Amino acid sequence: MGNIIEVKGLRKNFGRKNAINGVDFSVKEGEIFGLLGPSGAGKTTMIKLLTGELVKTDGDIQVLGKQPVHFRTAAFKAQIGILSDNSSLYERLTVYDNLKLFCKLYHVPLSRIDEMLTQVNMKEEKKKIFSKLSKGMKQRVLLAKALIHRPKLVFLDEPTSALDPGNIAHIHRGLQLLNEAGTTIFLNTHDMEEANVLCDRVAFLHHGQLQELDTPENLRYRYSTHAFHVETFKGERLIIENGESNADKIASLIRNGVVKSMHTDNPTLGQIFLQVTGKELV
Ligand SMILES: Nc1ncnc2c1ncn2[C@@H]1O[C@H](COP(=O)(O)OP(=O)(O)OP(=O)(O)O)[C@@H](O)[C@H]1O
Repeated sequence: MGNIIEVKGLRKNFGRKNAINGVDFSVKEGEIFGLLGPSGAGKTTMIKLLTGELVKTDGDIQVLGKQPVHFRTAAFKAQIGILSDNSSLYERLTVYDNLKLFCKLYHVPLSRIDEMLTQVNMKEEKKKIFSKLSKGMKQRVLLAKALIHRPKLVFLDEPTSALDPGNIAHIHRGLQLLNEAGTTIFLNTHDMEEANVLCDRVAFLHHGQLQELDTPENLRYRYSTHAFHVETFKGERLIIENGESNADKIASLIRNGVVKSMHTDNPTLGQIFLQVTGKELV
C-alpha cells in the first residue's frame, strides 16, 4: 500500500520557538501510526499542520496526495476526521441533534447516528444536552462526530485522555475495528500502553524532532539488553547477561530446579522513550 501522509523537512516556528524542527516521516495507508511524546513535544502542532489548521514554516507535506493548499476544501475534509482540543459541538443541542447536523453536512444517512453512538458507548445519552455531559462523555461524542462520515484517514489527538479504563478499552476496540475496516489512524498519545495496544508503528517526538520510528516490537527488540531475568524459589532475583559464557550458568540453574520464573529483558515503550530522550512520557 502507498503512503497516505508524507512529511519532509517540516518546520513550524511560533516566533522564536521551533515547535516542529525538521521532521521527516510517512504514514502508510491502512496503518495505525502513533506519535508519542510528552506534553509540549509538538504533537498537537503536527496534527494541526497535517489538517490545515496551521501553516508550515518550511518543508513539504502531502496528505491523501494533496498539498496543504487543498486542506480546506470540502472534498478533502470529507475524507478526513479530526478529534483535537479544538473539536466542539453545539452546547445547547442534544447529542442526537448535534450528530444530525453533521450527517446533513456530509450527506450521511441518519441511521449512522445510532451506529456511532453504540461504538462510543453513548447510545443511552443520545437525548441529553451536550453541555450537561461529563468531560469523558463529551470526548466520546466528539469521537463519534469525527468518525460519522466514514473518513479514510482519522487524526486523533489524545482520544482517551479524559476516559475511565472501561471506556478506554471500549474505544480501543472500536478503533481497532475501524482500522480493520480500512481506515488509517494517526494517533497522538503520551500513553505508552495505548500506543502498545493500538499502533502498528510509533514515532517518538521530542522537542519538535523525531528520535525513533519503528514498530513497538522492533523497538523493544532493539533496546533490549537480551539479559535473562531469573527469579528463584528462594525469592532471589538474578540478571544474567546474554552471552555464551552464561549459557552454562542458566542451564545449571534450571537443572538444579531453583528457577521459579525466567524471562528476557523486554523494555516498555515508556522505558525506551526515557532511554532515547532522557525524558518520561508524561
Ligand atoms: N499558537 C502557539 N503559539 C506559540 N507557541 C505555541 C503555540 N502552539 C504551540 N506552541 C508551543 O509549541 C510547543 C509544542 O506544543 P504542542 O501543543 O504541539 O505540544 P503537544 O506535544 O501537543 O503537548 P500537549 O500534549 O501538552 O498538548 C510547545 O512549546 C508550545 O508551547
